[in-house]
Amino acid sequence: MSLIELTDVDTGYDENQVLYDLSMRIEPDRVNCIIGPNGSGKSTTLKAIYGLVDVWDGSVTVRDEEVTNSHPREVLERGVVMLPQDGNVFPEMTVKENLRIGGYLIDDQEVLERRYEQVYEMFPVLEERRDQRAGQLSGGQQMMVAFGRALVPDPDILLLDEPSAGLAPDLVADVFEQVEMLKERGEDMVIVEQNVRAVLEIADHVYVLDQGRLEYEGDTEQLRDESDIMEMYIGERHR
Ligand SMILES: Nc1ncnc2c1ncn2[C@@H]1O[C@H](COP(=O)(O)OP(=O)(O)OP(=O)(O)O)[C@@H](O)[C@H]1O
Repeated sequence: MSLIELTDVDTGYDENQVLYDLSMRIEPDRVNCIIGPNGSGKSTTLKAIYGLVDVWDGSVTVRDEEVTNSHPREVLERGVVMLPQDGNVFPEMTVKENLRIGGYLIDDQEVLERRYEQVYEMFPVLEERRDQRAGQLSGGQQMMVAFGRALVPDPDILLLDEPSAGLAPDLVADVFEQVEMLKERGEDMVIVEQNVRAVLEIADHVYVLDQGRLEYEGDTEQLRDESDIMEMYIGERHR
């Protein structure tokens, strides 16, 4: 059973169709990435899974359960967490309050505290700074808050929408280090990224989108033998 499956999905914004008959199976126990040219529909694919854009036709399932056009909360309840592009950290709130938001579906205080502990284990600096406003933290630490918050619900899979977008080069390195840490922890992920070289270092499986269509899918290792795809979408220098 696939963890997430899109079948013949059409979607877009107003009159503008972005995804065409997109079918994609995301299997468990791997790190996936979606790459492709600007505007090819990578972020829209994550939004279609998470209920952030209307699916016009086709279906989305999580472990065979229909979630097409569900509210994000329902998708979250099925173990899928999406981290939006800007991380969505609330600067006026403390680190702990930000983490609390990630646990809004958890009523049991003990479970919640255990989840915070797990986050603090991964990012010890967040424990030291738990009562500080997130806005006072460095950029790298704010990213930890964003990742930490995404981990509080203990997701089965994380959808990361261009985690390195708009960051200074030193922070880009930090973000990939953190994504690598998530992988080492055994987190399943779907990562949309412009920074192809860096994401291919981490991902086990690659989807290539072009103009809203799936052009290629395969394990990262296989991709290196696909000279046409490499040349067209990745560039020789990334070999
Ligand atoms: N909220 C929106 N309203 C209207 N059009 C949108 C919206 N978001 C994206 N689009 C359009 O949909 C198309 C696909 O966008 P999407 O963000 O999915 O592409 P992408 O592959 O993630 O590209 P990029 O790497 O540039 O972010 C683009 O033409 C974009 O302009």
